[in-house]
Amino acid sequence: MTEARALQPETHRTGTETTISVEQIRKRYGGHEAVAGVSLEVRRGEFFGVLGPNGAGKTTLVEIMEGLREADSGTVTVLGRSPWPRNVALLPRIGVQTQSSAFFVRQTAREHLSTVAALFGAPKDAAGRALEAVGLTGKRDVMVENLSGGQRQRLAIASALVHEPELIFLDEPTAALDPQARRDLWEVLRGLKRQGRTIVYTTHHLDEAEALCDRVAILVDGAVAALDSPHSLVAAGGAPTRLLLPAGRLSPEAALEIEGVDRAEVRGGSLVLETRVSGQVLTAVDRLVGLTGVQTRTATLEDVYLELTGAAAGTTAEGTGGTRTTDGTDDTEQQS
Ligand SMILES: Nc1ncnc2c1ncn2[C@@H]1O[C@H](COP(=O)(O)OP(=O)(O)OP(=O)(O)O)[C@@H](O)[C@H]1O
Repeated sequence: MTEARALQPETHRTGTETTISVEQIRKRYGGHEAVAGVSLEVRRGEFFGVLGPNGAGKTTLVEIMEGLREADSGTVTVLGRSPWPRNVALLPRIGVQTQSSAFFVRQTAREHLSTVAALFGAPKDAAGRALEAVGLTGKRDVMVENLSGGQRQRLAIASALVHEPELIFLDEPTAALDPQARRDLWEVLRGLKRQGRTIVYTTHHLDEAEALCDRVAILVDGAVAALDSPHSLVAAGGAPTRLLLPAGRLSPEAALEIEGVDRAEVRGGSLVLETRVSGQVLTAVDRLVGLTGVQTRTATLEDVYLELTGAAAGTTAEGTGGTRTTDGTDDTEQQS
């Protein structure tokens, strides 16, 4: 992968300088308030995630930042300027990938990117660099309409990067990608951050947001329900640690007798214990039945998210969390 041109050295780290400022933004569609008084700041060089359930107002909010929609009230400043009405001075400085990115028809991937690059006055080699950045070099001569959904999504991202903007908006950039392509794209996105670019992105992949974002805003019903680093949100969330024992080793009733076990139930072949004092409970489990095959799952951003969005009630969360077996092996995916 070629390294795209980095921005000025002082922009390499996340700074305190504000790239986007949103103050008391509201947007109503008919009787429905899609964005209900959102205020936030995105700092220069920051990787900022906008999370929330379907219909929470993420796209509306991000499109207001991009200058694609007008807010009913409130103020937005992007790179020191108002993005609305459409601000041409901002266009070369921002890159936008939307969920319905348009392509030039009857062009190859490379021709499409060259056209976009030309529109922005980008250098001649920009299209090739952007193709390589998203792993599409091998598809450069394929007509856009013959690319797979995931390849088209990567082309849309390349289109947002081709003029090397300092601020990049990505709306669910990994939604249609297979797991390997998703991981490959994480590296592309991390590379953009290393170059000093500011990234605002929406996703429904909580593991991804936790792995990539410096800070996330969780929107619920058009309002910010939480805003902080994933680490701080998880630490403050107080979600329990889950211990998974092979089913049959210990009954739920016996498990509930252990001091510190808040909940015990059999799910999917395991006895799942919830606790806020995992060390103490592990010691007790070890004494009772041993620790062979016991796994611990620590709280994740997904736990925090589910709690905030109200979906946690009555759901099983054994699919979430980093998993660590007690014999020291770790099957948690490396997230940073
Ligand atoms: N142009 C529009 N006209 C009317 N209602 C709209 C329009 N755009 C969005 N909405 C409504 O506003 C609300 C917020 O939509 P928005 O697309 O911003 O949510 P989102 O969080 O991005 O959702 P998703 O995760 O499904 O993409 C939804 O109820 C949606 O139906």
